[in-house]
Amino acid sequence: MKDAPAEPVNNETIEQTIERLGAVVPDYPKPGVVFRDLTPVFAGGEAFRAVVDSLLAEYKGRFDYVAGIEARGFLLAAAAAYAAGKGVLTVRKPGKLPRDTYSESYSMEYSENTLEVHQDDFPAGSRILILDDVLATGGTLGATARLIEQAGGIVAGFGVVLELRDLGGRTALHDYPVHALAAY
Ligand SMILES: O=P(O)(O)OC[C@H]1O[C@H](OP(=O)(O)OP(=O)(O)O)[C@H](O)[C@@H]1O
Ligand SMILES: Nc1ncnc2[nH]cnc12
Repeated sequence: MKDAPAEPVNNETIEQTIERLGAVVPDYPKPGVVFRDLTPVFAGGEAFRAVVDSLLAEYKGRFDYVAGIEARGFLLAAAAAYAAGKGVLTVRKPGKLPRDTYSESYSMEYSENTLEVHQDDFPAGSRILILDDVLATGGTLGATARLIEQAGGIVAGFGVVLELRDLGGRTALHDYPVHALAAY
């Protein structure tokens, strides 16, 4: 069951709030990339709350843990897990987790990287909601789904603040529910 909608900011839709506060940075971190910087959304107190509440409302009652992807996904996952009274899991860049891990490499819009999870951070069969700020090619979320499944979890779904449609991430993640608060 979905929760009630989040409190609007300035009588806007959540998409309008994200559009108003998000910054557009051409040629960062590489020439040709149009970087969508959501840090002003996170810094706007009411906007951050509305974003987290909106992501949670979509998946209410359908997850046991919230996983955040390093680094920007951590902000969303920690706030959402706290608000929902659930545990938070960290999906980390390589070499940061101290115990036995699963590891997955992937390509994304402007780099290649590896993500890791601990092998035993949650019981097998747990339903995991995965949060991140941006969905672009889907490389990052796809690798995260593979990690959660290797560790015995069930992907409850993905929640992102912003989807960049032209980069095809939703198609790449076709087996999973994807909820984006805004899309360009
Ligand atoms: O859909 P994709 O093409 O995979 O791109 C989306 C990812 O790109 C950014 O991560 P980045 O690796 O730049 O991490 P950061 O949060 O550490 O800056 C963003 O936070 C997403 O995780
Ligand atoms: N264009 C973009 N802006 C912000 N984050 C991203 N992650 C991948 N592509 C991105």
